[in-house]
Amino acid sequence: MFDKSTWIKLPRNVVVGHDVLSDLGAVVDDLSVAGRPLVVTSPTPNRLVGDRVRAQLGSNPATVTVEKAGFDAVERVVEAAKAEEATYLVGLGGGKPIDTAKMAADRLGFGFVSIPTAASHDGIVSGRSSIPEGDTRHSVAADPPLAVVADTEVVAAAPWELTTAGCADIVSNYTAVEDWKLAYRLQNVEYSEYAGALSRMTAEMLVENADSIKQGLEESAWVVVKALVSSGVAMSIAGSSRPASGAEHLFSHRLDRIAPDRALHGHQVGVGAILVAYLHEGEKGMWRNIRDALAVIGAPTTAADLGFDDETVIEALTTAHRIRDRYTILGNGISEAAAREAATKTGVI
Ligand SMILES: NC(=O)C1=CN([C@@H]2O[C@H](COP(=O)(O)OP(=O)(O)OC[C@H]3O[C@@H](n4cnc5c(N)ncnc54)[C@H](OP(=O)(O)O)[C@@H]3O)[C@@H](O)[C@H]2O)C=CC1
Ligand SMILES: O=C(CO)COP(=O)(O)O
Ligand SMILES: [Zn+2]
Repeated sequence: MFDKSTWIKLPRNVVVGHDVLSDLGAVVDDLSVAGRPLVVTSPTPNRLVGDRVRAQLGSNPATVTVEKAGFDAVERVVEAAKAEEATYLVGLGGGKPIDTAKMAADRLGFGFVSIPTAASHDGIVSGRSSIPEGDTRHSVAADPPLAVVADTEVVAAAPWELTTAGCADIVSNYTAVEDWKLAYRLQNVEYSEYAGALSRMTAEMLVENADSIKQGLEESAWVVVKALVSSGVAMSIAGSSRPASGAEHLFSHRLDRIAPDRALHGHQVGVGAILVAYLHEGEKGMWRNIRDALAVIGAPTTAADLGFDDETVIEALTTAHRIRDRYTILGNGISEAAAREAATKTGVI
């Protein structure tokens, strides 16, 4: 029997650029996925580019529209795929339809093609699927897309906050890697130098070039999508979300439990990264660079920016370690006083 946990699974074709939606038919032909697609999308992406996508796929493919993320939607896609005798899935939109398609494809044993219309987080390319269920929000392993087709004209026209969320998800790789190295040193957790270095470099490049990432610039959408691809590859090399998810993600998952959908995933992990960088390195550390980069891009840097009150941030930071079995700087939990000091010193509260 194979031990698939040691396999590095990557997308085969990653096509990013202006008007690449027009290449979708050729990209799919190149994959040799014979048969019928089923398009999984959500209302806005479907309205914006659904017809263009279906026209490229031929044979008038059926479409499932997902309004709310959850396993009900995954089940609906699985049933529709069987009824339509589909042989592969196409996820079109933001994280909600793409992760629904990714999870449904995993259940069906199908391949899927990811067509992001927003650069909101690295799930649009990764081998991780995050479907909200009860209190659980963190990702689980699922095969990555066979291909990613990201049209930068479409992504650049999406609401700017989705792009700033994607930037913040990348910036948070900095603290994720610090946490991963800490877990390696203290808990003998398996660490990949390649995945760690790739993830950290991706975060550093974004922090260093933050002032060139601007609303309305297609070039900026291109930079962010490439960084999300790089982060997804780091997770594929690691075989886990460790390179891109540390304590700042635990903090965000905790906020999601307290108030689902109040703020975007990337924005929450960005603020989490400011706090966690402070916890790692103290006052003189990287937290200022992280905060400044987020501020330049226009991503939230405070509890108020996220729409949370100060006490909720303290509660999330002091209870985040309970989210999952993943060792981070939060260890077995930090005290309320330590959380308050980090949040106050960094200006998060
Ligand atoms: N795999 C992973 O690692 C991760 C996965 N996730 C998952 O991703 C989801 C969140 O991702 P997110 O992208 O924010 O969610 P959505 O797919 O819900 O997209 C966010 C919003 O943007 C809209 N939208 C998408 N593209 C465009 C566009 N081009 N122009 C205008 N509006 C657009 C959507 O419209 P509409 O309302 O019509 O859909 C939606 O209102 C969650 O379901 C979460 O579970 C989150 C983090 C990590
Ligand atoms: O969002 C992710 C990486 O950016 C995935 O992380 P989780 O495994 O914590 O959900
Ligand atoms: Zn993330």
